[in-house]
Amino acid sequence: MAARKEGECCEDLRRERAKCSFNKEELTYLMDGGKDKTLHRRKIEDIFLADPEFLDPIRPEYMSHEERYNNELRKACHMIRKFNENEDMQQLVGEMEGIRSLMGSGLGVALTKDGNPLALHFVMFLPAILGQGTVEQQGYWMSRAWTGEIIGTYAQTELGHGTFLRGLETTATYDSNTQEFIIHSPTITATKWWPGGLGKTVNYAVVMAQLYTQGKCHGVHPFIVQIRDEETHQSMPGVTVGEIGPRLGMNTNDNGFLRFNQYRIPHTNMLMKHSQVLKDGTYVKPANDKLSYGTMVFVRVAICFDAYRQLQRAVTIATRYSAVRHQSELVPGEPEPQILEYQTQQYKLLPQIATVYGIMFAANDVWNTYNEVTGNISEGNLAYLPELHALSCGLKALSSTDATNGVDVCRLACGGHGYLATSNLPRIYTTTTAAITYEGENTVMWLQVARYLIKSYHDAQKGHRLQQSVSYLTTQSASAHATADLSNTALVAAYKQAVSVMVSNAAAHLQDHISKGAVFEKAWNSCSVYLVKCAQAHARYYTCEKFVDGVNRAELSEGTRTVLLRLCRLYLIYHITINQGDFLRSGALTGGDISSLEKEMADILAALRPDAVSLVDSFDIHDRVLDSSLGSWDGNVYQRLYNEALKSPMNQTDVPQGYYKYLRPLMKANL
Ligand SMILES: CCCCCCCCCCCCCCCCCCCCCC(=O)SCCNC(=O)CCNC(=O)[C@H](O)C(C)(C)COP(=O)(O)OP(=O)(O)OC[C@H]1O[C@@H](n2cnc3c(N)ncnc32)[C@H](O)[C@@H]1OP(=O)(O)O
Ligand SMILES: Cc1cc2nc3c(=O)[nH]c(=O)nc-3n(C[C@H](O)[C@H](O)[C@H](O)COP(=O)(O)OP(=O)(O)OC[C@H]3O[C@@H](n4cnc5c(N)ncnc54)[C@H](O)[C@@H]3O)c2cc1C
Repeated sequence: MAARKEGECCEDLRRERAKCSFNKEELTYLMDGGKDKTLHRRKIEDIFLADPEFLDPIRPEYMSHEERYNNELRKACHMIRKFNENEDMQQLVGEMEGIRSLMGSGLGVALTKDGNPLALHFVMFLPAILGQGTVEQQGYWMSRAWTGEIIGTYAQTELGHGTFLRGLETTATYDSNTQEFIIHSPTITATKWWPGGLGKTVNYAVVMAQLYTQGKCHGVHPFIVQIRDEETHQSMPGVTVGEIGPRLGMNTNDNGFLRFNQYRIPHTNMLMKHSQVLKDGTYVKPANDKLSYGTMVFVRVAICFDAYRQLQRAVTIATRYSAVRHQSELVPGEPEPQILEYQTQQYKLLPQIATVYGIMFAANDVWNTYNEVTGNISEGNLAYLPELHALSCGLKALSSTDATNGVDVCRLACGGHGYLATSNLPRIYTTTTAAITYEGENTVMWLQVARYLIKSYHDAQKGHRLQQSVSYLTTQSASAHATADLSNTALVAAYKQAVSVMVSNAAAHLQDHISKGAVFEKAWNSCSVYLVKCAQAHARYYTCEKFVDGVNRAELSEGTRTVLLRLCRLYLIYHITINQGDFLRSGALTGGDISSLEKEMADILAALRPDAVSLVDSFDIHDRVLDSSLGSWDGNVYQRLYNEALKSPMNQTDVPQGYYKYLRPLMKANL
């Protein structure tokens, strides 16, 4: 692939690449999950990127809201057709997981830039049918949805409630006479609001509604609801649907609103894998009433993968640019250095590269846990569901926050040019930050993790055995760190000790409030800032542990392992130094330890500096996927910036219309 070939680049990047101390391909294979997968990915990228149908006539930023939507919809539909029509492609991509990674954050973002109108169909509608439908329902709906005969979304959030699902107001009332559910939006705040693709694209939705049968409410349940006519695409009688208007980013996702007026759907349209309404209206309870939240758990895990891939793109752009950009003087009289020579610039970028790996190893682990736990659930074992919920909430919150902050650091690291749309950093940012809000706002996610930590802590106090990810809460050790051991194992132990002490402090604070007469929920709210910190420290510990395990287990040559170990070490130390209060207060580390680690971090930055460009090269991101004037393989930054500016529609004429209409009358007013 042209964009990946050695040699075709500017002198700065050529010299950077010549310094590489490790085997880049090995890291690429590690990230893809094996050499075969890398080769498959590249082949698919070649096929898709060679197709002119995926080119934009002009930059989407110059299009109107509706033109942008139509442009992305055209490409999204072509993507699906190409996939369905091409048997080789299907073999290459594999089944469901394949199309998701194909259309997801890598190649998918290159093809549909500011939100894919069909994304929710693949990310949530199909998974909801699979996770919530009976075998018969899966058979019927999947066969129609998989080919794109019907297109759906996941309609849960309402104008009045996103976080608090028990507060949703849309009702689904069973009428045993006609064997139908009546879907209704009783108030303005019951209006479904936000679902991706809902505005103009989809004709079906999984609607989450309060189930009423035999006069009783049984809480939120999923229903397949037809929104638009399959022939005319007009909204169904009793359904009001539209688009919610421009957003910070992801503007071609056509997020929508939806209202129902006593709209009837057949009995068979309730997704009944976990709970059922019998034809006579009898309600059959699920094994656990949170099983209807299962689709969200799946997407929270998927978001972790998306988060690190977005960060990969941003840090590739910023690192290559930092090797090409020369500014100021390091030593008076000497030529202006590459900005990557500044230690502060290395401190901005190298931790982001490390973060990509930290999230990746942790996300792989949570994905394995997800598959194991959902396998257990289908065999009736729900014991590990709470742990999976806590892990997926914690890692979703950590990965989306780290990636968002990291992308912004990368933008800032590019100075003024990072603010340009053609750097692609603004779009990467607006896409990444959305994940802080969707699929469970992060503060709310942290509080779910904290709830699990406090519960586990109390279980430990009672002598119960804890699940693996929190087993460290059984070993209370507030004693000062005695040895000078600062190995990776010792640092992970220090993380555990810091969280352990924080959780026990939080439990004591809670108890204190309760002893003074507060009810538990009020006490919880009074401690919630600290509880969020506990949850964040726990998710960080978990990520550090998975990073260390991941590097130890990876099959790598010595040079490659050395560079990955440096990144791992940087990650461990970086987060200790920025949260040093937690380590000092818990006695997990001493001031002397932290001073040693700070010195070591400076050495690691210097040691990683020569490999910086090669490290981002090993992410193996095609130029079209990067879509950046600053980050291309060849480093031809200035010419690209200039060429892109020339493409502005405003530069197609010398004197703009606005001059004659507004400026000239002002400027000539006194003549
Ligand atoms: C062309 C093809 C293209 C294809 C592209 C393909 C790409 C593919 C690539 C992939 C890229 C991806 C991204 C890109 C796409 C963007 C998509 C954007 C999607 C955005 C979608 C959304 O945005 S969709 C709405 C999400 N909206 C929430 O996310 C609400 C949060 N709000 C709650 O989730 C609940 O409201 C909340 C707080 C838990 C409290 O729920 P609650 O009040 O009922 O419960 P309580 O707090 O009382 O808790 C009572 C007990 O339940 C326990 N528990 C609670 N939940 C549990 C659970 N799930 N499992 C087990 N246990 C659970 C808890 O731990 C307690 O346990 P205990 O009692 O033992 O302590
Ligand atoms: C780009 C995008 C795409 C989306 N796609 C979909 C979709 O496809 N389908 C869908 O159904 N929804 C979708 N959503 C909606 C999304 O899931 C919700 O916006 C999200 O769950 C947050 O809910 P909310 O907007 O009601 O925020 P709120 O809950 O009102 O949050 C506002 C503030 O209150 C705080 N807060 C709320 N509750 C608590 C609490 N218990 N404790 C402490 N603080 C609290 C939050 O931390 C936050 O700071 C999307 C949203 C976005 C931005």
